[in-house]
Amino acid sequence: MAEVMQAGPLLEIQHLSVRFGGLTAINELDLQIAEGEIFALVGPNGAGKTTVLNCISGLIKPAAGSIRFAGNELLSLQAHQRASLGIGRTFQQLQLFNSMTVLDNLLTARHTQLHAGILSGILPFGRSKREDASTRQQAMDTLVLLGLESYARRNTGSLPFGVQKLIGVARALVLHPRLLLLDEPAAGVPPQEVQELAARLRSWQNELGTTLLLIEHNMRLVQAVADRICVLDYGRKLAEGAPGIVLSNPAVLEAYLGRGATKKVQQEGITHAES
Ligand SMILES: Nc1ncnc2c1ncn2[C@@H]1O[C@H](COP(=O)(O)OP(=O)(O)OP(=O)(O)O)[C@@H](O)[C@H]1O
Repeated sequence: MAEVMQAGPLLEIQHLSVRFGGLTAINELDLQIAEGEIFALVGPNGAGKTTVLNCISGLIKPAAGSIRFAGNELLSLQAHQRASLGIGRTFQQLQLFNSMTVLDNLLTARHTQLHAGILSGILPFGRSKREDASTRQQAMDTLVLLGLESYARRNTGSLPFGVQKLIGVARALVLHPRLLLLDEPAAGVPPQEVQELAARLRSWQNELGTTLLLIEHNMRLVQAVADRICVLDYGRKLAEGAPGIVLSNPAVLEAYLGRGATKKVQQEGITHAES
């Protein structure tokens, strides 16, 4: 008992409620995510998944509740303070600089984190120069980790969408977040590339131990990567547990992923029996 309390969850959401005018988008939500876990939030459109991510990263202020990260209450912190605690995120819209190289996209993300001020950035010696070399190395290491090193000098906008998705992940990962919020990593990725994306996510997560909270509609990816999932509907938690169990429950599929979901999931071959 003492051990459990000592370890504690990395992220703990308690009684979270969000209202937009008369709409209750999140209703008394409780969630706990352990360090090193891959946790997926799933549910139909409008269920409140992005709103939860926005509350964690600081884009939305909830009406009530608490979000604790590594013992810190996040709701009293600004978005940039949460980022410096080690919370990173990707967005559905990629937010990459298309006319820059892949490497430069990672460097721009990393530069914002450096301590060097304006003057040391101008002067070509000292700390700034050392930081440049190590930043470049870290960016290359991140590209290698995601199998993207051959794209380093390529123009980002010219690359396939699936690759750009991974570059978005790399751009967040280069900041070494302790918790990474992934907003629909498989959206727009061709079906034949989803398994590869899942394998890559799993492999770098194994290597770095980064805790992942992902929103995803693609159940094939969820089945392949998530340790646990939470099904949201109308801002409430409807089911939580291992994906194979939760997603093979016909009642959950029909009620929370839409009418006909059981059939669709069976057609796509992602039933519990096959997982
Ligand atoms: N800024 C906002 N102003 C008003 N309503 C909002 C706002 N953001 C979200 N909502 C509403 O809150 C509810 C939850 O939206 P949210 O985007 O979190 O759902 P979601 O599960 O991420 O959906 P999707 O899978 O379509 O991205 C929806 O009814 C949505 O219309």
